[in-house]
Amino acid sequence: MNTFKRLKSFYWPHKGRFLLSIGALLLVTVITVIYPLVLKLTIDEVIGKGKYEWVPWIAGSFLLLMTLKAIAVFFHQYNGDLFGIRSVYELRNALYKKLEALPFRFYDNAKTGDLMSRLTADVEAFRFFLSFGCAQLINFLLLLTLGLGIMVALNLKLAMVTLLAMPFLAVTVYRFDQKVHPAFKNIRRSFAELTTKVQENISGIQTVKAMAREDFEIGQFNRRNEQYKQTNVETGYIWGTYFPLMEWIGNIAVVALLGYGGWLVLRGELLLGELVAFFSLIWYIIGPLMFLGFTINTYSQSKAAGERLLEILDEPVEIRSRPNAIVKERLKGDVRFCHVSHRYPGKEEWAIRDVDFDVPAGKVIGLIGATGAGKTTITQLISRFYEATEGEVLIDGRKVQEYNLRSLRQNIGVVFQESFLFSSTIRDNIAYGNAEASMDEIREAARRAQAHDFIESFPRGYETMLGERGLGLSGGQKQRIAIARALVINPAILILDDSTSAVDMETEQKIQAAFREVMKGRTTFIIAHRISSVKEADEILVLDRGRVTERGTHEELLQLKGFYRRIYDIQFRDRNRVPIS
Ligand SMILES: Nc1ncnc2c1ncn2[C@@H]1O[C@H](COP(=O)(O)OP(=O)(O)OP(=O)(O)O)[C@@H](O)[C@H]1O
Repeated sequence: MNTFKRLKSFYWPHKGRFLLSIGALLLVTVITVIYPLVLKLTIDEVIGKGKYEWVPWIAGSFLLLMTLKAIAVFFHQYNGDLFGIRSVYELRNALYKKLEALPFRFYDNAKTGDLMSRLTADVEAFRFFLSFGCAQLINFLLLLTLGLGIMVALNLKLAMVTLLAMPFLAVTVYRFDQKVHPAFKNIRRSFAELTTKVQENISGIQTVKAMAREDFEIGQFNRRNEQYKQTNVETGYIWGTYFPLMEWIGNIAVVALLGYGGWLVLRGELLLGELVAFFSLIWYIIGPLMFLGFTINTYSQSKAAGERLLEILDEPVEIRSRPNAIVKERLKGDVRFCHVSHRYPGKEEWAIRDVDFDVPAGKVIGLIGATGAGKTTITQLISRFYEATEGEVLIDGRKVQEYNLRSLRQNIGVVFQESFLFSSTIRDNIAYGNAEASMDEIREAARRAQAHDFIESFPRGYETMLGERGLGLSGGQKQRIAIARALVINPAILILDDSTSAVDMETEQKIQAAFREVMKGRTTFIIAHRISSVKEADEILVLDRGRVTERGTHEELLQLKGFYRRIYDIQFRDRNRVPIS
């Protein structure tokens, strides 16, 4: 129950709808059990005693009751639906808000398919119980109490004989539930495996095709599809076996009712109408009892779903703005690292160790080093994507934690190693960080990123729709759009993480030239593997396994004759060998 208690804030504000729905359900149930009594009245009084003048009254009242029932059913269903829909509307919003707030650390271990299924299937399972399952349970209890009450009131002995079969039915329902519950679980699991496979395959379709593994993937999908089919067949068998069995047991109760009841009627101890009323009432108990397992299942499913949703809602957001955090429209861009070390959560080794540097505003700093040396980590600490484990990162003399997170990040333009483009127009993608950017500003940013010309060459220009992940563009084109996107926010600090790695050398040179202009007045961090990308930086830091091993200008580093020099020689030699177009 704890799960429901903890999610109360989402559904309790809509309790009015729930109470209306249950109130209407109570009316529906009362009218339902009155129906056999009307039959009894008609048979015993009208037919039995010849009171035919009652017929119009009974018919009229019956019609009125049924009209009332139809209206009550509408209120019950509509309000029940509204209760569930409105509750999960808030829940879905809260979950999405939480997902947006969660730090990189959370996404390092999260699986897209799993998060998607929580936001869709789990939310739906929760809604289904709120809208339907809960009312069904109450309905069962109401029908059982009222139905039994009337049966006992009509004839205690017959009620007891009729109910003799009920324990057998209850045991069968229990066994059915024991079997069908894991079967449903299997269906959900194999369906999740099936969809994860599809999702992964679509994301990695280029690799699949490049490696000519289509047949292998089709085989894997077939296996999962087969598994899904099999679990469905097994579940179908369980339903197919148990439902006739439950109905058969129910019919035994009916046979006992008719046998013993008929005998009582013959002996004059029971009126014929009472027997007919019993006959109707018994199905009001057997029907919901047969579905009790299913209804209870909706409860356990929604409870499990609620737990999975709470896992997201309870996830700590360790990186957030402090109260009274500084909101700065425009930062100067002084960046200082004071003996900063960082270790990623769950990792033993340090990603960076004792990194100490000072970049005055407007300067350009190059970060170079082998893969995994810690270059990206340094820039991620500036944007506060992660919190430094030791030491302090300062911007304009204040710790990054003192700034409002939004205003901090709006001052930093980042071009990631792999740029993600949304399935929207090129214009929207460039303006993503600054929704108020004018078309002129967008064009200007694209021009500076050397993207304007190729964008204009598309028939629809800036209005060209991009496919998911920017499909339809070359790697270099994607990166240049990402650079334009970083520029359009006019950042005080610009971080270019290997952002020219996907472009040819000529374009790189063009971008570099453009960069010289866009870097003016901004502190720029350039992460690169090519010396040519960093050689004009005011200071270059050479990283090796998390530590800064060399630092200085290009000329100074060449003099050191260390790692930088070696890289330079290799790249310089290559340049001489490979003609540049
Ligand atoms: N999100 C993460 N979770 C755990 N460990 C990480 C994470 N990101 C990086 N690391 C580890 O931290 C170390 C430094 O990684 P970082 O990405 O900063 O290197 P890099 O110099 O930018 O490499 P590259 O040139 O390949 O991009 C590596 O050992 C890497 O495995």
